[in-house]
Amino acid sequence: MNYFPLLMNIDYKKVVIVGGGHVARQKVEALLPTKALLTVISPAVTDQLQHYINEGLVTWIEKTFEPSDLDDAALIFAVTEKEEVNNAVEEATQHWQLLSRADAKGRVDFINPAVVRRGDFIVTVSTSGASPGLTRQVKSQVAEQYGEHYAQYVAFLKEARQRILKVFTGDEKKQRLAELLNPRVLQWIEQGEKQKCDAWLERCLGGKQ
Ligand SMILES: C[C@@]1(CC(=O)O)C2=NC(=C\c3[nH]c(c(CCC(=O)O)c3CC(=O)O)Cc3[nH]c(c(CC(=O)O)c3CCC(=O)O)/C=C3\N/C(=C\2)[C@@H](CCC(=O)O)[C@]3(C)CC(=O)O)/[C@H]1CCC(=O)O
Ligand SMILES: NC(=O)c1ccc[n+]([C@@H]2O[C@H](COP(=O)([O-])OP(=O)(O)OC[C@H]3O[C@@H](n4cnc5c(N)ncnc54)[C@H](O)[C@@H]3O)[C@@H](O)[C@H]2O)c1
Repeated sequence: MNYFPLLMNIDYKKVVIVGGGHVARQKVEALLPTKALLTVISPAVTDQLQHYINEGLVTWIEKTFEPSDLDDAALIFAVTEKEEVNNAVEEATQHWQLLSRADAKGRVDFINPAVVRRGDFIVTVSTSGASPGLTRQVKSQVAEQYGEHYAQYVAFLKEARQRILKVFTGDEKKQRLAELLNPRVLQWIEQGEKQKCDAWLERCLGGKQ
């Protein structure tokens, strides 16, 4: 299957997760950084899911699945261990709703990549379902290569780029944007010397606001 990768804005949209086991927990954790409205439908949940429910981050409806649970959901995760329940979720999914089945059977509207998140910097990894184990392995290599400081690095690049876009046009703009990727900037961030980045940016802007 040739999947189309994209980054989706699902803030304030309803997401229904049917099942409350370990896979449900993985999906919830991937969704928590967003502002999606998360509902778990399951007669039981893991301790970690219970913690998110207690924190008010997830709504738990303590019951077995029925079709009306999917009303108004934009995204649906069928993540029970029972194929017949996942089939029932699939059958109840409307054509306009997007369905992911953890057992990779039947209708597959989307699959979930592994995600390394550093603020606005996101790397996703997938084998298109061929080997989730390899996906996980590559994720940990990526996580090691792009440390936590990438969040601050990309935040600086964002601010600097916005300021350059306000001040310069044409070739000059292109040139300043290219200069932003000077490896010294990343080095300064890595060494905790953000003030050097700020001073460098001011020089780059040449006193313009
Ligand atoms: C990336 C990640 C994100 C997430 O789960 O959200 C994810 N699987 C992860 C880990 C993982 N999953 C499994 C193992 C055990 C090793 C193994 O079986 O190989 C490990 C490794 C581990 O946990 O160490 C078992 C497994 N997974 C699927 C099946 C069903 C099947 O293939 O038949 C079975 C067999 C179940 C059984 O035996 O019954 C199916 C899918 N798993 C996917 C995603 C989608 C395609 C991913 C891709 O493109 O590669 C897809 C198609 C559907 C989906 O769930 O979206 C998450 C990374 C965790 C992280 O981020 O660290
Ligand atoms: N995608 C992945 O990464 C991945 C990884 C491992 C397993 N899997 C697949 O996902 C399935 C689930 O794995 P798991 O480890 O979370 O299983 P699990 O047994 O820990 O959890 C299953 C959950 O489904 C709930 N459930 C059962 N019947 C239900 C019903 N009628 N309505 C609502 N909820 C119901 C259970 O209460 C439980 O909370 C596996 O069977 C396998 O097919 C996928």
